[in-house]
Amino acid sequence: MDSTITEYDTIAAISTPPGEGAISIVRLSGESALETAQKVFKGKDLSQVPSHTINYGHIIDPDSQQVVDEVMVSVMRKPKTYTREDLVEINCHGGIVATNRVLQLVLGAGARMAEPGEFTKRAFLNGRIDLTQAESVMDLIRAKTDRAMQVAVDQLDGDLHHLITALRQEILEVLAQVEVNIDYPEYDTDEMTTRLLKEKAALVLGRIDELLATARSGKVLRDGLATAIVGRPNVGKSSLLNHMLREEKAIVTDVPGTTRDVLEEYVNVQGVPLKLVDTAGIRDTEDKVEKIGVQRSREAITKADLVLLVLDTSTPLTAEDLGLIQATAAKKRIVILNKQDLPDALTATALPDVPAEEVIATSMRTQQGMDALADKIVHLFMQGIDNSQSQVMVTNARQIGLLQQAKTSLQSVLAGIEAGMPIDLVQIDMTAAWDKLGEITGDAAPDELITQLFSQFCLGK
Ligand SMILES: Nc1nc2c(c(=O)[nH]1)N(C=O)[C@@H](CNc1ccc(C(=O)N[C@@H](CCC(=O)O)C(=O)O)cc1)CN2
Ligand SMILES: Nc1nc2c(ncn2[C@@H]2O[C@H](COP(=O)(O)OP(=O)(O)OP(=O)(O)O)[C@@H](O)[C@H]2O)c(=O)[nH]1
Ligand SMILES: [Mg+2]
Repeated sequence: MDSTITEYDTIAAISTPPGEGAISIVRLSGESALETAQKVFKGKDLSQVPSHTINYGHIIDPDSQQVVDEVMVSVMRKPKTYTREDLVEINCHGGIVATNRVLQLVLGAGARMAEPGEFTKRAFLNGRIDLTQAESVMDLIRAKTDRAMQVAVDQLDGDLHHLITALRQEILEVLAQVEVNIDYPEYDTDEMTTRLLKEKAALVLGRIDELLATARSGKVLRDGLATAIVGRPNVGKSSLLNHMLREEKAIVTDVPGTTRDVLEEYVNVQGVPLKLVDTAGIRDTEDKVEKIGVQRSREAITKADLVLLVLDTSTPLTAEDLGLIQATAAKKRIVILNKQDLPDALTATALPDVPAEEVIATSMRTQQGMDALADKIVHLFMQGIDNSQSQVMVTNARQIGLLQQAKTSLQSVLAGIEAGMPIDLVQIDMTAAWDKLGEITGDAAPDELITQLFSQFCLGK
């Protein structure tokens, strides 16, 4: 090809969920998208219709001339399209067989089956979006709560992209200055350049720290907070799960040892998605089944981001309670003093080594304390995040990891200056920070990473 602009082959896929539906869409993108669609379309001449129009007609098997489906075909010419390439969307009747036939015909007419995420990958390769925006497309699809969705939409809008790009620009300006200093030492003193390096490194480091401070909450919004409900038998763990779910999911009885296995459910607590794990009551037991359950409860504590330790205030503390208080001390934890509606056999002050702010009094019978519990959970994980004003957040492990690497490089810059290291050595660390930030946006990302990232997408996205 003699063109200097990269052109990609024409890809096709079903872009709607697999299965029966009212309408399903077969999407084509690439240089010959219109031409390919035309080979199987009977209706208007697609090469003549205005861009961004939808056109009625039929999909015809070119070999047998048989009508396969009655359709609407959207024609969108580049560059104002999702992929920045010519794009055709065939809107079929939502049957599985007909839609697959349409796809097969389009593939027979010269399109290649798209890989997962390849449409969005093209949007990235053609410069419409950066990697953070591409990642947010996936987050948007998987968002479990309104707030998780809002974070994804903001990121799709380019909030994180703009922030990282601005930080890279700051670094680039210093690097340019360093070059001048190295090439023309007569124009610039080491002292001035060093001062500038120090200032900018500190500035960018500060902004990265602010971003990293949002990471934990961001990840929770995205993935859900692993929350283990633990306690000895019969204290009300399953009742708590049911209340939070507003559904009788777990079996509740007055027989200690009712829950034998772990039960996992998603709940939305004021916009924070929790993955709640109800566990078997922990006690010494000879019962084989219960023993395994107890073992799994201990594993749930290890894996949890948050532990809800339930105690029964109608009975005195037992050795098991004390053991659990110790076993969960290092975790993020809320200690729930349940059964407040019954006569009190223990008071919060009697709890050894539990800070008062970790304690909440509840009754599953009267619902006492349930709102306070929800508030505490949200507060613990949304500290510093204002509900009303949206703030740029980092949500995924890849972005967080790269920010941490950029931070380490900037710390080396500052340490190097402090130690009086020559400027060209300090420059190496500053450049590394620039590269790491570039990997976040994809300006400096290796091909394997890009391939791997898009392969996690849905087919047809
Ligand atoms: N039918 C259909 N619906 C869909 C999609 C799609 O691909 N097809 N999308 C797929 O995910 C989402 C919409 N996302 C889109 C994002 C950008 C552009 C686009 O054409 N952008 C151009 C010009 C925009 C304009 O006209 O101003 C650009 O940014 O240059 C289109 C769709 C959701 N709904
Ligand atoms: N009065 C009163 N009873 C409660 C309260 N919470 C739970 N119960 C009762 O305590 C009993 C045990 O509740 P569960 O929720 O099954 O307790 P659990 O901790 O899941 O028990 P295991 O699964 O055996 O470990 C049931 O009879 C509940 O109705 C409460 O706040 N007040
Ligand atoms: Mg239970």
